[in-house]
Amino acid sequence: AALPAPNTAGLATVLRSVVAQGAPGALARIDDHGRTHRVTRGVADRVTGRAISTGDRFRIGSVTKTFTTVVLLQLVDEHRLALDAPVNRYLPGLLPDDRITVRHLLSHRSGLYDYSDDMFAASVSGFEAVREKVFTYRQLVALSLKKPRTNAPGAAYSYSNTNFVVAGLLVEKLTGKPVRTAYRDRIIQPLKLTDTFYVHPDTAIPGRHTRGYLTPDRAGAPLVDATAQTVSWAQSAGALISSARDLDVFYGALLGGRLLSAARLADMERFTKVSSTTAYGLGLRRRDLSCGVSVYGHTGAVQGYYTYSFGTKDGERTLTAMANTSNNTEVLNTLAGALESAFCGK
Ligand SMILES: CC1(C)S[C@@H]2[C@H](NC(=O)CCCC[C@H](NC(=O)C[NH3+])C(=O)[O-])C(=O)N2[C@H]1C(=O)[O-]
Repeated sequence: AALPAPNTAGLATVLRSVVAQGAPGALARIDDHGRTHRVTRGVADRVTGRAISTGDRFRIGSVTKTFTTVVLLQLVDEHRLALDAPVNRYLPGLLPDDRITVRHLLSHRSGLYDYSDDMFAASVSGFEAVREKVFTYRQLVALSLKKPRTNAPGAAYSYSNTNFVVAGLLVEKLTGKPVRTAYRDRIIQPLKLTDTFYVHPDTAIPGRHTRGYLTPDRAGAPLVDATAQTVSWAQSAGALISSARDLDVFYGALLGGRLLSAARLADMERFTKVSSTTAYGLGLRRRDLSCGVSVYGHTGAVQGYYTYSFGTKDGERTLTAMANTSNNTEVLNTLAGALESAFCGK
């Protein structure tokens, strides 16, 4: 059945709501069979009052995980990596359990503890403690291995940034180059993603961007400008910078079969149920919407920025929505309504 037409009035209502709930600004862009819809609300900069624009760049957080997965699955297509091989075959001695496979990492079923849970237990002081820090991948893995694993390898889904830090180590070991080079050569340049950058450990967002504001844990405390940070705590798990246009192009190309073989895209779309309406594949989320449509993509939550970037199975309709705040669950949940507007016409 044909998709309902996007509802841009509904989308405007969602963005108005997230601004009312504390985001300084929000944006959304739908690309639908070559036709583009743009909606914005509020400001990119609370000091100057500049209005947010759908052209503004921003930190995409864990949407980065899909980019990292694409690189590794391209290496599988090139017969340089096996999904069901132990990680320790490629990185001897890294992990304390030889049963943890590459597929376990990319589906969050390794059981590796998520070090960021401790790092950001206190949101503002945790962020301030690391915003200028530069970690090595192995330092982050060591933080994880200090804690017990959450489950036996493959036994359960348990979201963990550690999985995609190890994935970054795999990319660098197998390509002999930094992840920045892999993103650039394998995704950014081929798709002409001119707003997409991996600048770690630099703290500045290149070009025109929206500032991002961390909501403190204490109700009523002032927002913290989180725009400048190394994102070294995340790297291949969350440090990319992009834009609504570029993410729509990326998921359109991925879902349209232009980045991976059909077999690898099928691997990505083998889903583990997470909740009644969500599931996780390999670096890819599925969300089942109220109108019976399922959409595929990823969400992101990095200090100052919430992102949803999803598309239809064939990639012919994609949506990216972003609010320039974080640590505000009401905003994160309300912003999910952008999917209902974009794909269910609500
Ligand atoms: C599962 C998520 C939502 S969280 C995960 C990852 N982001 C992080 O792990 C950072 C968490 C700290 C962010 C911080 N929160 C706190 O400090 C809370 N004390 C804030 O909101 O600014 C990402 O991005 N993922 C999202 C995803 O994949 O959708």
